[in-house]
Amino acid sequence: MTHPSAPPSLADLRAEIDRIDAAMHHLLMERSAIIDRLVQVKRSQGTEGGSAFRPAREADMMRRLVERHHGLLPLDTVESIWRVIIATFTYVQAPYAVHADLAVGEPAMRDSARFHFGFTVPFVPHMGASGVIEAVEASKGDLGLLPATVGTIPWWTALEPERAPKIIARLPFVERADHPAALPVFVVSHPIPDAAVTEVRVYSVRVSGWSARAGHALPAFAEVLIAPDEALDGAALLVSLPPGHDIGEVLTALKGAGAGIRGMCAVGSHAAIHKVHA
Ligand SMILES: O=C(O)C(=O)C[C@]1(C(=O)O)C=C[C@@H](O)C=C1
Repeated sequence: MTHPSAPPSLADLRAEIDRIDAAMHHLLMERSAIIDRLVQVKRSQGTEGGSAFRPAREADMMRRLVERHHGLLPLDTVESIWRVIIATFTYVQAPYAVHADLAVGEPAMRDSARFHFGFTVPFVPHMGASGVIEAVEASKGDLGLLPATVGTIPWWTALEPERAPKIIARLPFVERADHPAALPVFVVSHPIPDAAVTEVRVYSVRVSGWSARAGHALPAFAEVLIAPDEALDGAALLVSLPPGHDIGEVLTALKGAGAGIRGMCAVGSHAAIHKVHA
């Protein structure tokens, strides 16, 4: 007979693990059934079609996941599991592919795509942003991943035409030191008006008379990617504005520093970046 306070046997603990694994699996199957019903509701409301990716909802889910997590299991693992769950349930609602610009460096971009969208969603590599943007534009509901890092090609000017894809999200949803898929990436797709998050608004701004002075005049609240424009002294800017700020503030600062504004166009928006401090 086992003593009541005797430590549990390995077999007992493994039986507990089997019980939990089966419960988690059943919960995932239950989630599938809910997704089935969600698709029917979306269909009846006429809100399905194109991409099933809902960036506002996903940003909110990822933030809450990170906030409630504690314990031994690394946050990286929990986040990656949920990314695969959500991205795959997006895929089963409406198949899509993820097109990625590998020019920024293949390993980092591939890691980002796989971390955020898993392995069921097809991954389509491109060498350069224009191929990504064209593929997304030609698709019904594909997503494109473009680097939110400084480069020499102002890919965002291709998002200016009204019918061109727009920025709908920025990854990772939750930033922290040593994130396993840390490359900052913009997600582009056909605009999804019913589900867009407008916390951070993103603008393409073309400037003439670009100078170091103009660069220094950029307000600190704006996050700006700068690339040379075709014109000799020109620059193409991708300006991300946090809530509570207006693009007019940036244009005024640039003009005050002697730069000319040749064009300005909204090219999308995304959820505010949620930062976690370890
Ligand atoms: O909430 C929705 O609209 C869903 O489609 C469900 C779901 C999910 O699996 O939780 C999937 C895709 C969306 O991007 C957001 C969330």
